[in-house]
Amino acid sequence: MSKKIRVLVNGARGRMGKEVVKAILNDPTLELVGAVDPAGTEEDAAVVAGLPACGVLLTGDLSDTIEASNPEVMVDFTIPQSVMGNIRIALQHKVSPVVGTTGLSEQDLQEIREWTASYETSCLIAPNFAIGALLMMRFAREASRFFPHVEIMEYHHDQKLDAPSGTAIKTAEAIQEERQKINQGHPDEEEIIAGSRGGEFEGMRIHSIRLPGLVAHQEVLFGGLGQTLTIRHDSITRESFMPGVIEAVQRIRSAKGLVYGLDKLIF
Ligand SMILES: NC(=O)c1ccc[n+]([C@@H]2O[C@H](COP(=O)([O-])OP(=O)(O)OC[C@H]3O[C@@H](n4cnc5c(N)ncnc54)[C@H](O)[C@@H]3O)[C@@H](O)[C@H]2O)c1
Ligand SMILES: O=C(O)C1=N[C@H](C(=O)O)CCC1
Repeated sequence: MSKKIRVLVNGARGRMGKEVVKAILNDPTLELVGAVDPAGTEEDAAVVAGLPACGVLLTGDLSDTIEASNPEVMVDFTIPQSVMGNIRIALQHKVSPVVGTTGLSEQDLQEIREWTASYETSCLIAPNFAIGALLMMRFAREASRFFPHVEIMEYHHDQKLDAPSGTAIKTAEAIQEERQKINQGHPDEEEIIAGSRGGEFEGMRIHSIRLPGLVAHQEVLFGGLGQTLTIRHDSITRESFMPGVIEAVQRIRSAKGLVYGLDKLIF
């Protein structure tokens, strides 16, 4: 059997981090070598994730942990405020980041692109790792050629820090590449309550719903003459993201520069 890929999980105490720790420990091609989360250290990462101990203790400092554990890939599910610093530290150490953390701007992506070139190390930024969500984005892009009137509704749990979701932004970008640009709704429409028509992206509207009980869901609604078309994806549990995360960890070292979107690695 070929050598296992050495992986560090950043944000290992979080909802996604714990799922990633489990997925790595259950995959015969990967080895968990580090687990970082400043929210609490010293405990075994597998125990925190609900499995028997694996011998990797949670630590609080990313740089020190990379130097001590020598990973090839860092999986990052942390917070928008820390993710740029984490990516830079990983790239400086020639560790490839596989990043699920959302809230990055176009300017951030440009900066990461430059870092990947300077440090000659690849990096994946993937706003959604669920294969069904990638297909939803692809189908939405295709539909927008025929239905240019479109609105995006994204639904997430109420602990989410960023709005709109990274997936909604990526969907809007994909649609914008394909559809003819139009301004939607009545030209004289007025918002009686500010924000009622949602966020605006290239003439499209994005609506963000936050409720307990939700995980991650999105509908792309198209309207045409006498008809509507709805494309919907639901992540019902966070396990839905794991096959995509594992594929990404296995493939990122063979990629070049910044890869934005898991579809670019696997389709
Ligand atoms: N791309 C996807 O498919 C996908 C799927 C789910 C969530 N997300 C994104 O992943 C991120 C995490 O989501 P979550 O639900 O797990 O959040 P969470 O709040 O449960 O977990 C975040 C964890 O990061 C830790 N953290 C904070 N600062 C850190 C730092 N500087 N270094 C290391 N760890 C740090 C926190 O202590 C916490 O344990 C969010 O941005 C979310 O939007 C993306
Ligand atoms: O739980 C979250 O937060 C998620 N965020 C992603 C986004 O912003 O698109 C998608 C998956 C879940």
